[in-house]
Amino acid sequence: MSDAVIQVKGLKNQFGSHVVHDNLDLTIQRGDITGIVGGSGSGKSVLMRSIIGLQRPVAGTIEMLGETVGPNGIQRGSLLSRKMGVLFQSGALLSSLTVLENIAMPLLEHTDIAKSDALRLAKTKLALVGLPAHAAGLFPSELSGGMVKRAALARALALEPELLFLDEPTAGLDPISAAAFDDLLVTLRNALGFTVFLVTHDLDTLYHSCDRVAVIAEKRIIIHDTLEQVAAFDHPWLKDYFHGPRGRAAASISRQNKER
Ligand SMILES: Nc1ncnc2c1ncn2[C@@H]1O[C@H](COP(=O)(O)OP(=O)(O)OP(=O)(O)O)[C@@H](O)[C@H]1O
Repeated sequence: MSDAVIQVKGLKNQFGSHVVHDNLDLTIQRGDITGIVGGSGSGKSVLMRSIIGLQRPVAGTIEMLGETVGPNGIQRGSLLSRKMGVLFQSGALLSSLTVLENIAMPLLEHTDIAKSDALRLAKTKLALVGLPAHAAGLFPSELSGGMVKRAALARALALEPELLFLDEPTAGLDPISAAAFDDLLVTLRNALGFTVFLVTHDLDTLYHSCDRVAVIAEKRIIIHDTLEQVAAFDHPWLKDYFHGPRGRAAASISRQNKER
């Protein structure tokens, strides 16, 4: 049965005379990991920012978990804001706080919980994302790139969201850390059942983690389907993307993993 958790209709975004999205439609189903792909500057991040209420569209409607995202975005502390977790590309951890304090921050901001309880809960999230206990007391500058992403993921999961938004989570990671992050995401989604909106350039992530892929080109979503259907879709950008050397390598690795 269809259970749409995000519905974008007729979206238009424009900066000055530069139209980024025009009449863009997208529906995301509950529980799916949906990869959002498209050329550089095609508007993947602007789409994510529109849905989470950080970018006011020129036209169109956005519904998340049955609620309309209005022109003033999503208010901090609102029920809707508590139902979504966001991992920005940089990780965006506060450098003056320890890892544990960073993870506890959403709990302290959005709930009345005591600090000691928030820190205790934060410790469970730290373990959930596979960070060692000693990472709790480290500052972001003391972490590797992979650890920053895991800490940011733990913070995004602090309020046990229904919807998780990730902007290029594997960018800047070495292939082994990136594969480990992809694994972690699928494991957590399977265990916790959240829905994932994942902006990515990473073909390995698409093959490994995504149930469906939505492609932005010509200012709209040109196809939103399974990876197989998207890879076979007749569009010049998709042909280059999936059938260039990197695309062929990712497809081959995926086939080998499935045969094992
Ligand atoms: N605040 C802004 N002001 C003006 N232009 C903007 C703003 N934010 C984004 N843009 C423009 O909108 C377009 C889409 O940007 P966006 O960051 O969404 O692209 P993207 O698909 O995520 O690209 P990349 O893959 O390179 O990260 C770009 O041309 C960008 O310059």
